[in-house]
Order: sequence, then structure tokens, then C-alpha cells
Amino acid sequence: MMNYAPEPAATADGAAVTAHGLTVVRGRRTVLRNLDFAVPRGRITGLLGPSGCGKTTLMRAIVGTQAKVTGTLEVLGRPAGDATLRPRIGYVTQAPSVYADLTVRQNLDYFAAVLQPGRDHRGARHDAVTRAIAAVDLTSHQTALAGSLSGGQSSRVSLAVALLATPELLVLDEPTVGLDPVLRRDLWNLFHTLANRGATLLISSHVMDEAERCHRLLLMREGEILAENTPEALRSRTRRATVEEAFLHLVDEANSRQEAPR
Ligand SMILES: Nc1ncnc2c1ncn2[C@@H]1O[C@H](COP(=O)(O)OP(=O)(O)OP(=O)(O)O)[C@@H](O)[C@H]1O
Repeated sequence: MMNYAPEPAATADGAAVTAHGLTVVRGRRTVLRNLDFAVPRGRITGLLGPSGCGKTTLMRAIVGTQAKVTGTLEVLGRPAGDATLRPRIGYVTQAPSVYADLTVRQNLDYFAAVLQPGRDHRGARHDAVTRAIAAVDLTSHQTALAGSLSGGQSSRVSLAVALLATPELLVLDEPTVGLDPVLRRDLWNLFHTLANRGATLLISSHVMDEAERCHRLLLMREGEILAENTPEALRSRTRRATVEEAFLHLVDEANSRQEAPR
């Protein structure tokens, strides 16, 4: 496991991310509509909702790569997109961003050199790369070409790159897609280790059983936040046995509110 000790950082109220009236327009569509939510620091927040509901757009807004964002969005005490946030946030997209013609280790070496250039840091870079590769369980594949890896292995290389800088906030877009159950469990254990060491994680997923592993959930539907609470509170509030059933119940409720005659 990694030696992971990010600096404590957050807004005064203990949230790593706070949004008020967050709205995002993509093309001609309003994809996120007037969202208010908070992501507590040092916790794992799951972002769940059907395909196309706006999870990736929300993550892009938080990491500062999304255009046409209005409202207030504060990340680690700064406005989203602020240049000083770059080294403090790790973002792993759905598409693995690795160089196919480099080995796993060479990929990590390259990104480590970008983050921490210079001969003086060679030893520190080597250690950071070794730790990141071990954290995602790819030590035995470190000399393999990235182009020869499976989809799940490639996405773990991307995750290792994001871990290199020991970011305070990790934003992970469906990091467990295509992974077998053992790897999924191991990655969730890693996420909890990182949170225990002070990192804040925002993780999107389609898979509702992963929701149960989060400290807190943001349930989304059609560009809106349907619910924001702990898995336990969502289950008890809806009197349902699982988060999946709670989510479906909340969707049905929202649909019937929409259909009700005014
Ligand atoms: N480049 C774009 N231009 C216009 N609309 C877009 C663009 N990218 C995404 N959208 C729209 O924005 C909405 C939200 O997309 P987003 O990718 O954020 O959803 P998502 O919840 O992450 O979906 P998935 O779970 O399938 O990845 C969708 O309706 C999509 O069609």
C-alpha cells in the first residue's frame, strides 16, 4: 500500500467541495440544473445515477475542465478551475490515458518526471512510482507494454498516475468498470485506505452494490440531485433494504411528482 499523507485542506465547514446553484450547459442542453451539494473531506462520496444523468459533467466541473459552468463551485477552498488546484486534485477519466508503446513503469516514470522534474528528485520519483504501481497491484506487470494490458489493467495504470502526486481530492470516473470482483474489492479497500489517510474521494459508479461501500452518496437523475445522504440514511428514509431499492423508490417518487397534474 502507498505511503499516502496529503495535506489537510478544505473549506471552513469541513467540505472539500461545495456547490450552490451549479448549472452546466453543454451544446444546447442544460445538463446540470441548479445543484446544491457538498462533498465532505476525508470521506468517500459515491456519485450514482443512470447513464447520461450528468455524473461525468459534474466531475469535469469540479476538476475545472468543463466549460459553461455557472453558480458557485468551491473546491479545497478555491474556486473550481483555479490553477493552484491542479497538483492537489487527481482525476481519472473513463478512458484510460496511458501511452500504449511504453511499459507500465515507463508511463509512471514519464508522469512522475512531469510532476517532479530534475535529477535531484530521481530517487523520490523512483519511490513514488514503485508505491503507486504497488497500490494498484500492478508490480508484476510493471515491465509490460501498456498496449498489451487488459482494459481493467489499463484503467489501473491511469489510477496509479493520479496517485503519484498524493492528491488531496481524487475524482474517479467509474474506476471499477471491467474489473473482476477480486480487483473491485481490492480497489475499494485501497480507496478506504486513502480516505483513512485524509484524502477525499468522489467516485462515480453505475453499480449500486458499490454504493454501500461509500460513506456518503449523491444520487443523480436527469441533471439533478435526487438525494444526498449516507447509504444507511437513504435506506431507512425510504424503508428499503438496499441502496438500489432506495434509489428506484426515489426515482419513482420523482417521476410521479413530475406526472402529477398541477
Ligand atoms: N460534448 C457534449 N456536448 C453536448 N452534450 C453532451 C456532451 N457530452 C455529454 N453531453 C450530454 O450531457 C449529458 C450528461 O452526460 P454525462 O457524460 O455527464 O453523463 P453520465 O452520467 O456521466 O453518463 P455515463 O454514466 O453514461 O458516463 C448527456 O445527456 C449527454 O448526452
